[in-house]
Amino acid sequence: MDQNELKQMVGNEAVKYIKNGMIVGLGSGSTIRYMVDALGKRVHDENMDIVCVSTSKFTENQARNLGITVKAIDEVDQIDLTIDGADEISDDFNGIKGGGAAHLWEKIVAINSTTNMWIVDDSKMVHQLGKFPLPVEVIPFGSKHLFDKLQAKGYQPEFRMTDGNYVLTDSENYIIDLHLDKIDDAHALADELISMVGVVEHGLFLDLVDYVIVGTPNGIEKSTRNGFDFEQLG
Ligand SMILES: O=C(CO)[C@H](O)[C@H](O)COP(=O)(O)O
Repeated sequence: MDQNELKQMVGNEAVKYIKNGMIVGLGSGSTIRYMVDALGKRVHDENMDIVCVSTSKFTENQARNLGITVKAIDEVDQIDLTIDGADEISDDFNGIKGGGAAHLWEKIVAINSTTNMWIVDDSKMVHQLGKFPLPVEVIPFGSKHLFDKLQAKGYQPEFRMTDGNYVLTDSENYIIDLHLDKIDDAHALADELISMVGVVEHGLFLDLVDYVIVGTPNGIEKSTRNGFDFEQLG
């Protein structure tokens, strides 16, 4: 099975946990594209009554085109279950997100969700975070100075560019990727980054995810943090 087949497999599995009446947070990225496709099919075939909140304009457009009801996050009182992808997940259920430049909205949706589920192929599972460059969303104003400060700390920053232009997030900010190789103390780094003026949000998602579904060539593996139980969801 190739990586896309693994992504599709976990996308199909995750939608089984969505029930009628739920308010569902939709993540972003290629794995989530498969999940939203599968959800659109369920909504159509089963005439499901659900409301979704999206973590990016891309996912919102995809969902609406499939006939899924999408509301703005501030139009709902709470989010029952958010399903998102990840770039790395460590043994202690912490993660790096933002490979698709959506981590600011993803984190806002995640912290307002009763339950968070991540779905990934097995290449994302790591013992220690940091091989994947850590995305930091920054305000464009003064971002060169912020970049210099990150460089002085030895974090090997790189502005995310495409075709010679700065990548803009859905909030019209820039992304600086930090090439750290390994992160020894993720909580300390998260505190340090968020305290820097001009940083809007970083891609460290710590103590946030409850349920993880991993696609492997041998099938699906499920794990939970802090004794959560998939049975409670299904
Ligand atoms: O955090 C994200 C977007 O900001 C994605 O969830 C993450 O990059 C994983 O993407 P993919 O499913 O394409 O591998």
